[in-house]
Amino acid sequence: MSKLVICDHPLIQHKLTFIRNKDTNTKDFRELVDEVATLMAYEITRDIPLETITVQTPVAETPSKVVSGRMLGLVPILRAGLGMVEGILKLIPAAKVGHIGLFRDHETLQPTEYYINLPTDAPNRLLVVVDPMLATGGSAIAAITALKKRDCEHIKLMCLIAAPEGVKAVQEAHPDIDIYIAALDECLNEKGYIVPGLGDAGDRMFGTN
Ligand SMILES: O=P(O)(O)OC[C@H]1O[C@H](OP(=O)(O)OP(=O)(O)O)[C@H](O)[C@@H]1O
Ligand SMILES: O=c1cc[nH]c(=O)[nH]1
Ligand SMILES: [Mg+2]
Repeated sequence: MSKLVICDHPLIQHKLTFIRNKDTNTKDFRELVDEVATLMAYEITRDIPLETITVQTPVAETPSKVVSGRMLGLVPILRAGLGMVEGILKLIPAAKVGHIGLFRDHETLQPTEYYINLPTDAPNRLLVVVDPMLATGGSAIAAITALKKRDCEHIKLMCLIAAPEGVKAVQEAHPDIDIYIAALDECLNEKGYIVPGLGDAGDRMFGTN
């Protein structure tokens, strides 16, 4: 079974409080999501491999570690996932970025795919699917399925807020995928929104409604 990692560093919890607040404006919402994505990037990269090289300091030659192995790819789920990309790229500037466009039908809550564009070497990369919200799990499951269909095997999922229903659904559909979240909320309401959540992430990020 995959890991569920809750990234509850005090700074992340603090920023999440302002992200949740309905009175936080679009500009601040965007900046806070960007900052939390940077902080979470620290956690999603905790287990990436290192190799030892030799470095000459001004004082002595010494063995020292550098990142090695599989390169990273970020795959935001449009639209709201876009808001997490820059924050991660600040720490991992060499990552490539693919995009998956999905929208959730307001009645059925089923995701519809409308766009996909991945780096040609995506199957060789560790892909991190990013989306602020994991509600029913339908969108994340569809995104991961779309990646697996294109021969991508090394995938993690990173979300800000998850409902228990969404975590369970992803774990059942894709038991090989580790999930990283900043908060595990209470439940979904009758409209499929996360409670207490933050409302509609895409609308809050881009000022639409
Ligand atoms: O887990 P689920 O039940 O699938 O819900 C989560 C999805 O809903 C939101 O996107 P939305 O469909 O609102 O699209 P948008 O980002 O374009 O607003 C969110 O950003 C996720 O992609
Ligand atoms: O609470 C929710 C659930 C799905 N999508 C959102 O943007 N918010
Ligand atoms: Mg939306």
